[in-house]
Amino acid sequence: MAKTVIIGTNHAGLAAANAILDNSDQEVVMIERNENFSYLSCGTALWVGKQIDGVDGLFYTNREDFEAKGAKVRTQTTVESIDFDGKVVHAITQQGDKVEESYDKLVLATGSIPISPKVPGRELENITFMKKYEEGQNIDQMFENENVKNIAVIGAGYIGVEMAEAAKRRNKNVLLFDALDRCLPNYYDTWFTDDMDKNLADHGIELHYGELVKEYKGSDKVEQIVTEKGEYDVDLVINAIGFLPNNQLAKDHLELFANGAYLVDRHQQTSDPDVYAVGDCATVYSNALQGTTYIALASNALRTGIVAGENIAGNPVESPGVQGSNGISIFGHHMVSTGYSVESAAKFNLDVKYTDIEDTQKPEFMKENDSIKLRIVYETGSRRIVGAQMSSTTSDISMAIHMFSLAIERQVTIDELGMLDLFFLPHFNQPYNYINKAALAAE
Ligand SMILES: Cc1cc2nc3c(=O)[nH]c(=O)nc-3n(C[C@H](O)[C@H](O)[C@H](O)COP(=O)(O)OP(=O)(O)OC[C@H]3O[C@@H](n4cnc5c(N)ncnc54)[C@H](O)[C@@H]3O)c2cc1C
Ligand SMILES: NC(=O)c1ccc[n+]([C@@H]2O[C@H](COP(=O)([O-])OP(=O)(O)OC[C@H]3O[C@@H](n4cnc5c(N)ncnc54)[C@H](O)[C@@H]3O)[C@@H](O)[C@H]2O)c1
Repeated sequence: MAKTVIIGTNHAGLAAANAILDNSDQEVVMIERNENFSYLSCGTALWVGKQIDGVDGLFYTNREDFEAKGAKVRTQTTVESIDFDGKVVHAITQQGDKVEESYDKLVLATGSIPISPKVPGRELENITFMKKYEEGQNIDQMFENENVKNIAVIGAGYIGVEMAEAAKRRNKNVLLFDALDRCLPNYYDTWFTDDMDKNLADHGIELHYGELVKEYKGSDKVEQIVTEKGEYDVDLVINAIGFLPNNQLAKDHLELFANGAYLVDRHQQTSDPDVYAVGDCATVYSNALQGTTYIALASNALRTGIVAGENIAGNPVESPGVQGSNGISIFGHHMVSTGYSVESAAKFNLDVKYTDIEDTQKPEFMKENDSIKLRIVYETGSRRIVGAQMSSTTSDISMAIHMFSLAIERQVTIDELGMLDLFFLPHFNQPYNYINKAALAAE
């Protein structure tokens, strides 16, 4: 019987395991360093910001679910090295016992590692990342402590903005830093981030943009952070300046992308045909870019896991690629985006134009009505849609961004979108939907 070993059993590894176990009778061995399975870090800010009742719902499966399907599950076991010629994985248990597993196919699902700012004082206590469940527990306890008053969040990307909101909801003084001059610069244009920055400031979050941390000061615990512009008293620092792929185990054996991610094809196969890579440790194919890139998202982890699992199970499945669709909701202000913003398109050398609309979602006579901002980004020559960004106080916009994701995948042009049949009912829409209106107004 063919045997597959999966290293890392968070979202990507679990999806791969399910796909193999559900579609074949292969032997599957799952190896995971942590004790827990399937921690949805996406819900951390909701948990530590006390918007949900506790952490329990953030785990969606457990080892028993996989053992019931016939998998051998090794938790609290760390893979130390892989013999790619002999096809053997070498691991060590928390008790120090050496473990070996041979394989026919190997799935690398080792995820990502938060980037560590290389500044003096980084070894001080009360400086943390926010990725693992244990880090969430630690932050939750720190928020509970009344002596912990001043929180510095470094990086105003997705994690940073969500953690800043969570800390504010726990009545802390929050200082949010970013190297660039605004929040969420990787996902949205200024037209959107200006509103989010106002929202953050209106809720009492101190914004320190374009301000790099140079040093952490303190005796045992961090007490101050020093930037180019000043010195601030802090009791807790949360570092959130991005992820790097965790390529430790195979970086000397496999072909890598520019940032070190395992380079995979549309079947999630690496440069070694018996080794697949999925989730945050691997590249993705971007339909907007029409090329390979790196986008660390749970949604990508799940889909890439399924693709690898199906292929290993014997069903040749090709990934349709991704758009990097994402969303954020802070103090009731929702923003969603897919593909590239105008700014990020420029970084990837895509020549684009855009069309904007600011409108109410429903006809003016409707009582409950939210205003919506939409920007559609399209390629100058081909006119295919390569991105969209939306913001509103209604979560309905999340459904609209899914349509833009499909439009990018299917290479729909801005002109085709103008005449797209979008229904009208006052409860939902205006007679001319804002999407049609924006597309028809395109240059
Ligand atoms: C706070 C936070 C909020 C987020 N919110 C969202 C969101 O709202 N939406 C979204 O799409 N994405 C979100 N993300 C990103 C998302 O969590 C990641 O993209 C996703 O976790 C990637 O899944 P993965 O399985 O590839 O990797 P990981 O989750 O990194 O899991 C990798 C696993 O491999 C194990 N492992 C690594 N090395 C070894 C080894 N040598 N031996 C054994 N085991 C090993 C690790 O212990 C880990 O369990 C968020 C991330 C964070 C931190
Ligand atoms: N809602 C969601 O979909 C969601 C939520 C959380 C995390 N995630 C994903 O998890 C991954 C990691 O999130 P993240 O927030 O760490 O990364 P990010 O890329 O979203 O943001 C990192 C931020 O740090 C800033 N930065 C970089 N170096 C800096 C420095 N030295 N000093 C100050 N600022 C610096 C960048 O300008 C950027 O704004 C991303 O792929 C993200 O998309 C997604």
